[in-house]
Amino acid sequence: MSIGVVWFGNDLRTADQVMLWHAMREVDQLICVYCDPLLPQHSALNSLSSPSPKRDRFLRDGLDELALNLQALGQTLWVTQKHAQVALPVLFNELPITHVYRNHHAGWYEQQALNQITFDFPDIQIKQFYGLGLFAQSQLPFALAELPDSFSKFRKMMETIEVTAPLPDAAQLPPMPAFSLPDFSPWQVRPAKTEQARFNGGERAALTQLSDYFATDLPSTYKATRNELDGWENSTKFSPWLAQGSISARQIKACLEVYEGDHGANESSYWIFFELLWREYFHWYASRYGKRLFAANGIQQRTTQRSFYPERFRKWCYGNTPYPIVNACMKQLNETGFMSNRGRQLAASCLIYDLGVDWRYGAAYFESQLLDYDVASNWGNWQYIAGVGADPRGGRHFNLEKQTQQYDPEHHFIEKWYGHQFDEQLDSMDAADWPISPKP
Ligand SMILES: Cc1cc2nc3c(=O)[nH]c(=O)nc-3n(C[C@H](O)[C@H](O)[C@H](O)COP(=O)(O)OP(=O)(O)OC[C@H]3O[C@@H](n4cnc5c(N)ncnc54)[C@H](O)[C@@H]3O)c2cc1C
Repeated sequence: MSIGVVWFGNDLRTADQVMLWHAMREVDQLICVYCDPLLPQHSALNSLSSPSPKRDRFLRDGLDELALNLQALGQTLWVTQKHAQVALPVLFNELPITHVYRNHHAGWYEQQALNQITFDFPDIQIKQFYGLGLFAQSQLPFALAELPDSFSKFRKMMETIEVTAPLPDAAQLPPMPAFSLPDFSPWQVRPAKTEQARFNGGERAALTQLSDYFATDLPSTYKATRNELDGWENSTKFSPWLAQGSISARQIKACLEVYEGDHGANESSYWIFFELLWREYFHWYASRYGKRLFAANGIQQRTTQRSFYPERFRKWCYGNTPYPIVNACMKQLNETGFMSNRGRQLAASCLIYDLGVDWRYGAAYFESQLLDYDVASNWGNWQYIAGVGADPRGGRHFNLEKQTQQYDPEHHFIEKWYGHQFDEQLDSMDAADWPISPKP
């Protein structure tokens, strides 16, 4: 008798799900689990990078859908609020588990958790797959330790490698063994929502966005519009679903190929693949550099300023700086959980270079607020702008006036988000902590 455990993470889907595909063939019984120690605290912003209520809702949508989709395949989603390293050993000691299925996660902590389990349970077959990105590690034409030091080099090496097509759907999953453990409970699906949000988590909404986007001509003009600060149609908006894994990068690539077959490929449609390669790059970068992703000096180990001005940081978070375009972007983020790529670049550059704050505080705030928070893409992009990451130019300081001229010349975006409303004076204390009198 073989018993498998499918261990879900940022891959909350049943379609194109390599773990289920293998488990279906290899084990007699199966348990599907999701471990999230943050679940009970999600709605309280109890530390800087704790998920916001919006991201918490998006995650719960994803878990609801996954539970329902697993149910349709004869399975149950079990959830524990303990860390995987704590909860899974209890399960493995209770039942004679023979196989564990897990997708490779680029994040340091996720990798540590898998390493610990692999070390502690040498008799269990731990099967790791590459279901989060476009490529498996075996497809990389270099050893991970030799990851190219710039995206351009990486792209040139990877763009001609064939992306594996998505897997067919699993038809039926093996049954679940009987067990009862206090730390595990079946995920309780919430009643269907009536409110209509632009971003609803889960596989159904992800697939709707995928088919809606490729049903238009938008991919053919994507490159010209993707830098806009606003507008649903100006970029794909796939990122939140990609981040929770309710859609796979391979599913997007497959739809893109069908689109190009029907409409013809052009530079714009190619650029969607180009951007997915950026995501891919940062994922391998995070895998390669581990906890250096979070280090102040980055992967470059280049000394950077580490100053922290609490008042400036707070003002940046709430969109109350002397830079209207950044204020608008931050208010958009706080209100919607989303910000355009251009907006993220400007907000990050402003915090680091105009406000003089250590980049890691900004990365942590984005982590808490972005619906599409992805450890590799977020911390990798912040390092890039701070000049301690994969940027051969050594950092990006944007001229906010010029950027406003270029991307919001009529101030429509700024006005929409009240970016002009800010305190006259940035600091209320000087460097020696003396109060600064307000300007007359
Ligand atoms: C400071 C900063 C922080 C960021 N944090 C995140 C994050 O936590 N999660 C995240 O998914 N993206 C992050 N990005 C990258 C990018 O801003 C978003 O992926 C993009 O804006 C999402 O919108 P979209 O899906 O419409 O993107 P599109 O323009 O439609 O791009 C298609 C897909 O390509 C990928 N992509 C595009 N640009 C990038 C990029 N620069 N880096 C990595 N992948 C990219 C995304 O998966 C995206 O969904 C960050 C960028 C910056 C500058």
